[in-house]
Amino acid sequence: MIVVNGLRKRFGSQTALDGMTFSVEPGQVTGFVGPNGAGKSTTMRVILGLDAPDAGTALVGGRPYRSLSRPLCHLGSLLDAGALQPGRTARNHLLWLAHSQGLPGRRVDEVLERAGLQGVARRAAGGFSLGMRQRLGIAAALLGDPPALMLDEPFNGMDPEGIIWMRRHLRGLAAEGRAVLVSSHLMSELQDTADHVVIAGRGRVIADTNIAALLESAGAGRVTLRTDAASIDAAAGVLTAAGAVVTRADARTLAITGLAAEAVVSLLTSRGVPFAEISSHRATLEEAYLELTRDAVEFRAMSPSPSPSPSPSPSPSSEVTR
Ligand SMILES: Nc1ncnc2c1ncn2[C@@H]1O[C@H](COP(=O)(O)OP(=O)(O)OP(=O)(O)O)[C@@H](O)[C@H]1O
Repeated sequence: MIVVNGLRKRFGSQTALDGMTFSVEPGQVTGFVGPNGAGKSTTMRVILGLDAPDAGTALVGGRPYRSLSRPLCHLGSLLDAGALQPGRTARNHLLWLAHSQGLPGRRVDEVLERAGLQGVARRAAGGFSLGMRQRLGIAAALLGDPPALMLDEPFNGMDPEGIIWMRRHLRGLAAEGRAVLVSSHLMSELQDTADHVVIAGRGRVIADTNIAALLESAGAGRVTLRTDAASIDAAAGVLTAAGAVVTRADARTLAITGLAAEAVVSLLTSRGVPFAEISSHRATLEEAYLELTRDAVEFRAMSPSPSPSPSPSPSPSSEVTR
């Protein structure tokens, strides 16, 4: 288990970490998400003892990483897939790492197989694509068969097949009972992968939540209703009076938040307002992320190119009743 508590870190006038606090539980993939500059890499560097925090603690299995005698047996990490000797073969790279930690050479073949790299084990790693380097980094992280893993942007440079492999692999590692922390600046990469997500912004945690709960809260009550042009005002009036936020998408369609589909059906039926079609919207992880961070103005200002909020928030040009 990895526990990060109250981490603070400044680089000159730049605040990188501002009270970062979370834990990574065994048997789960925990996504660590946030825009560029949110403090993800700095947190991981502090966990590995590569950066010293100004305040706070980072513990691996209850101890600082630097105090562990065989750290690869406690925490496997992939921070920079490019950090290898280009002339060395994949196998030799891993053998060198294994020997430096007193690990048996047979582990090298085991992790090469696990990472799907047996076929290229005797090729110089310098010629590897970024996706293959990521796999080699995963193999290295697994050398000590550690109970915890920490991977910084492992999907970077992977083709679609590689991404599917990585997702399965991460899930498999968690299913073996390991605590797996995976950073990404794209929430969508973690769909179908993470069980839990820690969302960071400006050096601190904005949300620390179970993925299922996040999707449920973001998707709850987001309903689309199709009716006829003559009934749309009546429908909007009934739903608004019941506390919903209603936006007119076009002459026959209402977007509704704040009421579940069942409640919409029952209200309109009881008031005799006709409708043709009703559908509930299931949020994607990316939408849930945007929904959750919608009010974090400071944080959103940092987003490189925020896509429009998928939720039907009122705007001056749309007909809104509340
Ligand atoms: N060595 C350093 N010197 C100066 N500033 C730094 C250093 N390392 C990080 N920072 C700053 O600290 C903040 C957090 O950076 P960090 O790399 O941890 O964020 P991140 O969430 O990992 O972002 P990215 O997704 O871009 O890697 C940024 O403003 C960054 O510029």
